[in-house]
Amino acid sequence: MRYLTAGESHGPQLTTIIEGLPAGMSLLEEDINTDLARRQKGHGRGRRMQIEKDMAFIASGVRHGLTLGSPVALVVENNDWKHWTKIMGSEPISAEETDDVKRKITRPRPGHADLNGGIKYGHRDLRNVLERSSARETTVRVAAGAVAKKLLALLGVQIASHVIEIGGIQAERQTLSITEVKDKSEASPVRCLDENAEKKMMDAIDSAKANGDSIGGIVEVIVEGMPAGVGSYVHYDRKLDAKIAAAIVSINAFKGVEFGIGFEAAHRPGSEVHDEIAWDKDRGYYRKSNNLGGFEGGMTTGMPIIVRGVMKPIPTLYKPLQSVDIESKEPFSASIERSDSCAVPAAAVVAEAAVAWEIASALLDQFTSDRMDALIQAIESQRAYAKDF
Ligand SMILES: Cc1cc2nc3c(=O)[nH]c(=O)nc-3n(C[C@H](O)[C@H](O)[C@H](O)COP(=O)(O)O)c2cc1C
Ligand SMILES: C=C(O[C@@H]1CC(C(=O)O)=C[C@@H](OP(=O)(O)O)[C@H]1O)C(=O)O
Repeated sequence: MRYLTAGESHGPQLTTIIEGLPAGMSLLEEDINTDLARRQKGHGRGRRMQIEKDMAFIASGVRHGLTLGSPVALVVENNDWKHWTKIMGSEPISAEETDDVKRKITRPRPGHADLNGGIKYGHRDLRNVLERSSARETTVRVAAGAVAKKLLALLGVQIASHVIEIGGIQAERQTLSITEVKDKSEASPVRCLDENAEKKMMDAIDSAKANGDSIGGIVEVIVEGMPAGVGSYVHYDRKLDAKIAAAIVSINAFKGVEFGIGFEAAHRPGSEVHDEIAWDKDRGYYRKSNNLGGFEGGMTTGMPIIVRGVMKPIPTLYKPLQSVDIESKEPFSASIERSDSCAVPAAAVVAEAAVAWEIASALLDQFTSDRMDALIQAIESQRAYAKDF
C-alpha cells in the first residue's frame, strides 16, 4: 500500500491518493473527519485553526460505504484559500503586480525549509518553498492514517497516542488500558494523561507565547494487537521499526525517535534491558517485560509497540531571530503574522497516523490480499500459528 499527498498550505485544497487497499473494507467520511478534528485541537494552536474546519471528501475508490480495490482519493479544502486566490492561483500573475501583492518572501526563517529549499529548487521567492514545507500537509497524512486505522481496527489492532512532555514538564507514567489512554488523552487540552502535568504544560505554553517564544515536547504512540513476526530481519529496508522511525522523523519539526525504554538502554546492563520469553496456552508466547517496545530484529514480538517522537519548538517566533535577506544580503529580524506557539498535542495525532500507516502497510505487504475477508482470515491464522509455534 502506498500514498502520495499534494497541496500547498494556502492553495485550494490538499489531496491524497491511497493505492493498495483491499476491496470490501467499510470506509466513511466520518471515520476520517474524527481524526481531522482531533489534529486541529490542542492548547497552543494559532489563529489559522480558527479559519479551517477540516473535512474529507472521498472523491474515488469507495462505493456505498465499501472500498472497491481501486485508488482512494481524499480531498480536504483549505478555507483560507479564499484570502489567497490571487497570491496562490495557478494562472500567471501580471509582471506589474508588486512583490507585496505576490506576498514575495526573500527573508528565510531560521528552523524552516526556506533557505535550503530556495537553494535546491532555485526559488528566489521563498513562498514557493514554505507553501509546501508547511505542516498544513499533515492534514492529509492524518486522513491517510485514519484510513489505515480503519483497516487496523477491522484486523483487531488498536492504536492510541498521548503527550508525555511539553517544554520540559513531564507527565507521570501511568498504567492504563489502551481504551483509557484514548479517552483520557481525548479529554485533555494537551492530550496528556496526567492532570497535574497537564495544567503545568498549559501554563508553560501560555508563558512561552507571552514571551514571544515557542516550546516542543515528546509524544508517545501505543499499538496493541499486532501479530508476532511482522516486518523482517533479512534486509535493512524491510525492518518495520526502521520504517516507523523514518515515518516519525518525517513529521515536520520531529528530531528524534525511540522504542520502548529507548535511549535509557544506554545506561542499563543487558540483564535489565532484554525481555525474557514465556509461553502459556492462552496467550502463546509473550515477554515478561516490554523494554524493547514490541520489536526484536525489525519484527513485531506481539507485545505492544511503544514508540516516542520528540518535536522541536515551533521555529516561527514572535521574538524575532536573526537571518539574512537573500536579495540584499543584509541581516534582518524576522517578523511574523501568525503561528502556533506549541503544536505538540496536534503532532501526537499526526504521529499516531504515521505509525498506523506503516503497520497497516506492513500487514498488507506480508498478508497480501485484494479482499478484506481473505485478509482478516490470513491474519487470524497467523495469530493462531504464532501462538502454538
Ligand atoms: C501540527 C504541526 C503544526 C505546526 N505549526 C507550525 C507553525 O504554526 N509555525 C511554524 O513555524 N512551524 C510549525 N510547525 C513546524 C514546521 O512545519 C517545521 O518546523 C518546518 O517545516 C521545518 O521542518 P523541520 O522542522 O522538520 O526541519 C508545525 C508542525 C506540526 C507537526
Ligand atoms: C495550517 C496548519 O498549520 C500551519 C503550519 C505552519 C508551518 O509553518 O508548518 C504554519 C501555520 O500556517 P499559517 O502560516 O497559514 O498560519 C500553521 O497554521 C495546520 O496544521 O493545518
